[in-house]
Amino acid sequence: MTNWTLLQILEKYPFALAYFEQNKLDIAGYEDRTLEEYLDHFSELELEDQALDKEKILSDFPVYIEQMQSFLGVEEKNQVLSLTILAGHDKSGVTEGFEELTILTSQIISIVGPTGSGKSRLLADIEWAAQNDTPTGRSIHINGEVPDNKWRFSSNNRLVAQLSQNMNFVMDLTVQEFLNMHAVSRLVENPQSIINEIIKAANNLAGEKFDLTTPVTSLSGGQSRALMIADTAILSSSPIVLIDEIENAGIDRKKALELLVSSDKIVLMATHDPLLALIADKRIIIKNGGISKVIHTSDEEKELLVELEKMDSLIQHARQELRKGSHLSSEILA
Ligand SMILES: Nc1ncnc2c1ncn2[C@@H]1O[C@H](COP(=O)(O)OP(=O)(O)OP(=O)(O)O)[C@@H](O)[C@H]1O
Repeated sequence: MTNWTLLQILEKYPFALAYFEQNKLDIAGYEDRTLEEYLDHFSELELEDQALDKEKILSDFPVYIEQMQSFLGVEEKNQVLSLTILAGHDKSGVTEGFEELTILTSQIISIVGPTGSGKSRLLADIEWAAQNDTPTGRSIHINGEVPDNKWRFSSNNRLVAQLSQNMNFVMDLTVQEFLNMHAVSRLVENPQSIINEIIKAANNLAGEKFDLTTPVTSLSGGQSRALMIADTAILSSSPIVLIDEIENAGIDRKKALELLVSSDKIVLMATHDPLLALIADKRIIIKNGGISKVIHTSDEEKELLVELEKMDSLIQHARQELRKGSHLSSEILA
């Protein structure tokens, strides 16, 4: 919902107008903007004058929509609009350096920190929707509330899709059979068109193309990862995607994230890669098992990201040329 325009929001949830009115938000003329873009048009002074808290509005709004839907009896089943992490403690028992962090759909959050600092532990806390019952003492809320047990304990109602570094297929199936199995189990209406969409998206991410007749066991690491990302974005019902390192995966990482985010997922990824860390809206810094701080990616960092991307594509290009057996010259810097 975060990348919807205000008009799209009002078409789907007409009662949202009451929220804007109550909060004295005059959206006239801004219908083609997202809520965040609309809020960005206020100057610091205006925000202060009208006592508007941008972050609070952005995190409260999805909760309001959810509450109104259930009040009106039009609750969309299993819709996840936000994920909140409530602080626990680090490995020494010291309280974490934040109180709570709310993440909305279509947001990307990166998790950075030294090896062994607790990045995977944070992903695991989210996966199990921890309720002060893991070594970190953290709790996870969904849509602003303690999650229903169905998220925690049911196998076909998964809150989270986990994309890990290793995708080792053991089944003797073609890509078509594998995707068909998944589409049928998800009861989709027109499996073949969804399958075609997935393979197209996967090939858009993978360096080397593959097709529906390729056996999944002969996919390269990058190809199988591209297939799983496309499958998760297009076919998986899980609203939250956790990624433990996608560097060196032989796929277009930026496009992969865009694909996931465009399907309204919440994406959290542990990474050591500056490009990925800066693509995220915010980054969580982990030290000694605890979240020490949460940093907004600044405008300066976003500008720097453009430069880092240029350097990265240069290195990728050099890598490809070396693979082809070419000699490199300083021309590649031109
Ligand atoms: N707050 C905590 N309290 C107690 N133990 C913790 C805490 N956070 C993490 N741990 C434990 O510390 C160990 C290392 O954490 P984890 O594997 O999550 O690190 P990581 O940052 O993912 O490392 P890597 O970068 O090597 O993958 C794990 O056994 C984990 O359960």
